[in-house]
Amino acid sequence: MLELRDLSGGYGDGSVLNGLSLTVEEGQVVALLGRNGAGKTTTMRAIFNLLPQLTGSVTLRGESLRGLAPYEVSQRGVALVPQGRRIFPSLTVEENLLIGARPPRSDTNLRWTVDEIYSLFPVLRERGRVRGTLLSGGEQQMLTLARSLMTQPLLLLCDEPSEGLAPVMVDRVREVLQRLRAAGLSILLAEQNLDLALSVADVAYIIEEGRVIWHGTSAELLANEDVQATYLGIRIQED
Ligand SMILES: Nc1ncnc2c1ncn2[C@@H]1O[C@H](COP(=O)(O)OP(=O)(O)OP(=O)(O)O)[C@@H](O)[C@H]1O
Repeated sequence: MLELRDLSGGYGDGSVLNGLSLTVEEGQVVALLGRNGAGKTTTMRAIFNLLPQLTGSVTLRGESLRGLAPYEVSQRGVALVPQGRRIFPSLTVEENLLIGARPPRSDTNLRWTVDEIYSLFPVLRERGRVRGTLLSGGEQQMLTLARSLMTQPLLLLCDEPSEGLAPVMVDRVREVLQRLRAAGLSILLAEQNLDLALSVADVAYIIEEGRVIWHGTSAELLANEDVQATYLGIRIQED
């Protein structure tokens, strides 16, 4: 589905990506892990051709995305759930959902309507007529995710959806991602929250200084405390 091959580049002064390669198979959830500044957001920006300097290849279902404008990458079926929640604050929840909506695609069976979104995110149904400014951080995160789905993506790039959320909202994000996985959506999930990432992802890539330093299945990473401690500097807390 998505293949990144040997991506190198950055913003001008020094390179952020240094030969990064990874694959997201059809219907797979892939976790992109790494410490602050490792290059997770930059990888997502590279897929949208938003880096001033970039070499390497990016293909979606075998077709190159390199050189396309960001809106063209989106038309090909890639949606970004950006870090930090970007909604239109003066619009209502429902207006936010409708403003970026696209008609269903012929190359996937997945179809997202406002009704389906509301059953996936009941809190948004309750808050449908409320303006964005009045939503909690967790509600805004749900709306950001929901808006991306309304573009009918083949592939969702999700950039740290748990950042800054209370544990109860992190659990809601987890449930939503698990349901999207069950529906068959392909997802590249950048996360600092290892517990969340591994409870959703099939496979994981750890990056450091813009290159992959470990990859394997979520089960392998869960079992490998040395890799967790060495490359991520964290351990999953035991209950
Ligand atoms: N717009 C920019 N201009 C210049 N350098 C940038 C820019 N955005 C990010 N960087 C640098 O690129 C490197 C990678 O940043 P990136 O945001 O991709 O990391 P990350 O893994 O997503 O980390 P975080 O979890 O902090 O978001 C960092 O050193 C950062 O300072």
